[in-house]
Amino acid sequence: MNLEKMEEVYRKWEARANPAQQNSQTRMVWTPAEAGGMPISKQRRNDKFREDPPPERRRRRSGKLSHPPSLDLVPELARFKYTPPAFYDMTGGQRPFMGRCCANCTSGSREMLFTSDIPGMGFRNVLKFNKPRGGIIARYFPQIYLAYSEGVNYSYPSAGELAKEVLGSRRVHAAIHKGAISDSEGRAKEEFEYNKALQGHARRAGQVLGNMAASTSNVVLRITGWVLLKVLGMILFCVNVHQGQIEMLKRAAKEGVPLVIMPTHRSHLDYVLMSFILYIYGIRVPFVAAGDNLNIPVFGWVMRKLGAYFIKRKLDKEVGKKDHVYRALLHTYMEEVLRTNQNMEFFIEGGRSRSGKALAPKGGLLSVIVDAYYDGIISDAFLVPASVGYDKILDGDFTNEQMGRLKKKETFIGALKGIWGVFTSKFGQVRVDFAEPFSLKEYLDSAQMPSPLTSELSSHGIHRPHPHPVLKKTVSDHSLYGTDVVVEDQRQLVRGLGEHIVYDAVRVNSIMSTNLVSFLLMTKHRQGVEFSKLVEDAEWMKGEITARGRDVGFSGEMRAVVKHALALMGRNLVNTQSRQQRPDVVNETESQDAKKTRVTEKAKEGAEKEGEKQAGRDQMVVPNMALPEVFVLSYYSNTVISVFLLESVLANAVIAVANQEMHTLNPGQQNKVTLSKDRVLQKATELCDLLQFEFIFVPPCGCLYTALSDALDKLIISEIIQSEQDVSDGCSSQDSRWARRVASSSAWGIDDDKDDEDFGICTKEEQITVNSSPELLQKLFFFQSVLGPLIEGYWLTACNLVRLLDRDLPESEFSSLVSDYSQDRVAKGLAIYTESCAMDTLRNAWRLFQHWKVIDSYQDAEKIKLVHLKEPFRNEQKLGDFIDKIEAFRT
Ligand SMILES: CCCCCCCCCCCCCCCC(=O)SCCNC(=O)CCNC(=O)[C@H](O)C(C)(C)COP(=O)(O)OP(=O)(O)OC[C@H]1O[C@@H](n2cnc3c(N)ncnc32)[C@H](O)[C@@H]1OP(=O)(O)O
Repeated sequence: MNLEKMEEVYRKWEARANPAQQNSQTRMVWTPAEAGGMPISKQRRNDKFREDPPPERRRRRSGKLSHPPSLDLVPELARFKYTPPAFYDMTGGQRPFMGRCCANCTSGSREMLFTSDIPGMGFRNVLKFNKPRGGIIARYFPQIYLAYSEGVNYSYPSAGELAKEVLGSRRVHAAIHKGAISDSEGRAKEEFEYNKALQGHARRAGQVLGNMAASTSNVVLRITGWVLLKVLGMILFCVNVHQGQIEMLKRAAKEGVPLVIMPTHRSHLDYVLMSFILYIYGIRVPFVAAGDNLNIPVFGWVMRKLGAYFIKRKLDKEVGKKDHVYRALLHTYMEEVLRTNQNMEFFIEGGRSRSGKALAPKGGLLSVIVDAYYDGIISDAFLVPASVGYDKILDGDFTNEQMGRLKKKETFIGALKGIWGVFTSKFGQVRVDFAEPFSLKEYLDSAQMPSPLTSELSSHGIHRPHPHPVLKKTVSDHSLYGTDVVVEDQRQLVRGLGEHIVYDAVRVNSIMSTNLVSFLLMTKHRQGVEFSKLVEDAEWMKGEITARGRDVGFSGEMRAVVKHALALMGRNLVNTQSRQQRPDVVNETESQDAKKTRVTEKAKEGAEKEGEKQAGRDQMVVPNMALPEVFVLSYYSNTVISVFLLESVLANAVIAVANQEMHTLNPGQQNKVTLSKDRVLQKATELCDLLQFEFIFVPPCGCLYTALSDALDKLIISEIIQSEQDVSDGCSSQDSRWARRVASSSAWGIDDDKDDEDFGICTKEEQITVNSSPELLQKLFFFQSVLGPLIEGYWLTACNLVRLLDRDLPESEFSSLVSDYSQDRVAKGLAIYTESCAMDTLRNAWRLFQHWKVIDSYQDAEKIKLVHLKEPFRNEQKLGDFIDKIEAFRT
């Protein structure tokens, strides 16, 4: 294809990516805004969804993005008083108790530490140190009491003792020998070279270990505990923990086996809080794996004294060349720490999330824990998924990285600046949640047994790989030692365990006030909402969240909670303005009836109005949807996605399947859209497959089909979808067609050209209908919008693959082209969801396409990594079909 032809093709695709530029009559679809009105064209829908900025903001988008929007500001927000919500239900009785461990894989652990009084134990703010029995010192000098009494009675192995064991181990010797052989191989004086290399590797091993090892000191722990109690109280309103969760942790700690704590990673405060809480409750503080980028002067030394051991964040410098000595050292060091029964902690996601969503687990350190059990180093361990919820994140935001810019390196000055920034701001509340500890032994033992799940899956005709592969117990010399020696079954087992831990950690995460308010602003009220309506919706949302078994990290009067959240988010993210000043801004999802009622109410309120206005009641709260601020809002909001994940998948599937038929629906009328349940479930699976790098939809012991069916039932119970038994001359089992799809390697059938009809199955199809009540349609579109930005991001990346039709591009160039292109669409006002251009989303889409073998990468002669479009997608038609499949979710 010559350049002109390519440009022509590209223009075609660009036009496709920017439907607003097309003048053709576009399809008719429904949108949340229109749920209470008439069908509109997709063209109009895009206009509606576009952020429709006032002229000032539009100017900003095209040029300088870093200034706050110059909307008509009412100084109300500044006057929003910081009213910390009161914890009226301190017993925890009214709240769902989160974090019970899995009944499938760890039923024994589930009953071992839990007693019926646990859920009612209520919360404690760990910053309020209240020890009535500790005497005068505890009451009036809590920091001193804490420093001298609790959590300091443990002995920790010294760095020297551990180093001796590690350097003397068989594994490290073998690795040094192996390294020396590979260095000296083929050299002229082989033996001489071997001895030289041996000495070199041995010296390096000593240095690496010196840089790695922790040397926990009780004195430094005491001092830090004292300082933290003071300092945290200055910047945070409270740090709440559920006493029942802590009680289970304490019980596990008494079992005489290591606790391995694996929190999700959101902020640098995570590890400080984890160790601090354990210290306060008299549990041995853990050895924490820290990336060596944090080993900066002064801080590195202090962290080491507090239990940090430093690891390389990438084990091998060069692709394809394993650093055997380093791997052996790290493995043996961790093993020795575990042998002395120390607690451990590491961040299984491998780094802080840039999007607010959990990252896929890394398997390296976890595989060492699993091996330590199989090798008999430990008789068992208690694994503890955990998470920290922040009203406001302390370490700034990740907008630069989401805009595609490089991450700044950690430096001493940078750390000082960060600390100063923290001291000069307020961060609201923090909630730390620990899931119920579960036994590693029990989890692995259950892996040796056929799971009841296997029969459930096969009854649906689905042949997923066995969730728990059966392993041989052998003494390993490897794990971190390299692919050549890690058995695939073991990899799968560790991967599954990691996914389970991240899944559990996400489920134990409390929804904070800022999460909830941002979520509402990013889904229901993108164009702004009245303060009173926002409060009303926040109350509704709180109910929806707790009804799904998740707790919120606040309580008290909802008006105060919303004000508190808005004040913390600040003017950069949300503005308030009087309604009169923005007559064009209406609550986009409000029904006509609701509007009428509100108008009447307003008239009645009359005299009260002035006072209410002062309180911000009739103010419009408008989220800042411009780049890059929108990334901060979406960061907060993304925490809530996990609560509605499967329902949202199904809403998207329903709308995608209904597609053209949706616009035949007249809200409130008797007509209906009837769909095959089977088709909807299949579409939902396709969407889960599309978003597999974004979420863990079900734990590895779970079944996606069951989970999706359950979620569909929830939509049926809430009457958003109605179930109808329709008989179309049935023969085989109703789910078999869907099941066969899942049984194939990809739900998208990328490597599977066979159509459903090829199986020659006719089914008795259960039918579902979309409820045409305006209110319920609104809910359906609300659920749809939860995943909207991600789908748009994936679709954008797919559209950009057309650039690769004719030539391969360097990875960095392709990545910045996609990012610039997406940001350009936003600047032109063409994006439906501004946040769809987040680098995190674009990168995950790219990873997925690599996983699906649509693209791959290779190194050219100059060692530059190039992206390559694979066959058969190098064909315009095939690529078009592929993009169409993703586009189907954008209806
Ligand atoms: C009282 C007062 C208290 C105050 C108190 C203050 C506390 C003061 C503490 C400070 C504490 C700071 C804490 C900072 C927080 C961070 O810095 S977070 C960042 C650092 N931490 C982590 O990354 C932990 C999780 N990461 C991992 O586990 C990663 O696997 C590693 C080990 C970093 C390696 O990553 P990688 O190089 O990308 O390699 P990866 O693909 O994961 O695999 C490496 C090897 O692992 C093994 N492996 C990987 N997956 C599997 C699997 N599924 N199955 C089996 N083996 C596997 C294989 O051997 C593999 O090698 P190959 O065979 O593939 O060649």
